[in-house]
Amino acid sequence: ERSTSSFSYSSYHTLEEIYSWIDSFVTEHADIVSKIQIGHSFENRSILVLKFSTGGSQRPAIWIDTGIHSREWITHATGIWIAKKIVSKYSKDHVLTNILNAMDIFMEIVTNPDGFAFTHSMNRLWRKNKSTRPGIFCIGVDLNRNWKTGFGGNGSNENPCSETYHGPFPQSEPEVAAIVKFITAHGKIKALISIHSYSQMLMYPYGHTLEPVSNQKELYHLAKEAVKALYEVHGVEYIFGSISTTLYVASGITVDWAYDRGIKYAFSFELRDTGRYGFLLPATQIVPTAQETWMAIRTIMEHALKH
Ligand SMILES: CS(=N)(=N)C[C@@H](Cc1ccccc1)C(=O)O
Ligand SMILES: [Zn+2]
Repeated sequence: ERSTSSFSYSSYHTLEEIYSWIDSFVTEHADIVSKIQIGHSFENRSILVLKFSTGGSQRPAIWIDTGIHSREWITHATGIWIAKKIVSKYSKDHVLTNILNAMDIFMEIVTNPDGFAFTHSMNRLWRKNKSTRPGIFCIGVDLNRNWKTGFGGNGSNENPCSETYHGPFPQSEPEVAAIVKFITAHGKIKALISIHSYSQMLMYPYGHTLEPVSNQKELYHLAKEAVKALYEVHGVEYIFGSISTTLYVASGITVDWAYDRGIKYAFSFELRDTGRYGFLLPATQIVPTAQETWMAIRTIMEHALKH
């Protein structure tokens, strides 16, 4: 549609509706947002990234991805709401204004487009991408196990029929390879935030080992501050800590790769809820979830700006 005024930010949407919203959104806010195609999915869908920039060239930047696991619909919806929040609050919210006057923000809303389309058409609880290979009789790779750091380790599975199948080799999946290529070429990503659901957790590397990262104390305190900012919105409680000690060991994950590439502020969210609705979170919780998540993300971005 021409304008985003008819778009409901409190509903879940199909892939086509989101891609159409992206085009309207970029048209409507061309002074601050642009659309970048970073690649194509296995089934040849465009992989799109929103770039928020107020000038400069190749400024240090923040990376945010949602929807790497296709069934986690609250994450795409939260990403869309936050995108709208950024354009409406620039020059009004002083923290956001300071961030955008010095850094760019990249947001990939549909990180697993093939899986997402499949959750609307065939299987609401599909998690992986939709890649197939000769002689393999199960479909899809877990895109949060396909990254190079710790690839193939504990907390990932070599069985193609497993929900945590890591794929034949690191970055074998076009959806992961496209991000690796983009972030590596950009070279100045200061913080990466990869958003999942559900469990209400804010976590940082490592997932593939129990070893603490070098700036563990800093990440612990930043996570604590971010979780407090989140709590103050609607009173929702998150736990926080390193992935391997807070949740479980998981190998080949986005944030471990980002951290080892030098992105010292790498976080993964697990949004609402804690299991009552799980992946089927009612649409009535989209806006409250996005509002509280925004305050945590804003806290992380402000820290990256200052350090
Ligand atoms: C329910 S879930 N699939 N979002 C849990 C998610 C936990 C996690 C997030 C970030 C990094 C490592 C691990 C996963 O296993 O991939
Ligand atoms: Zn997930």
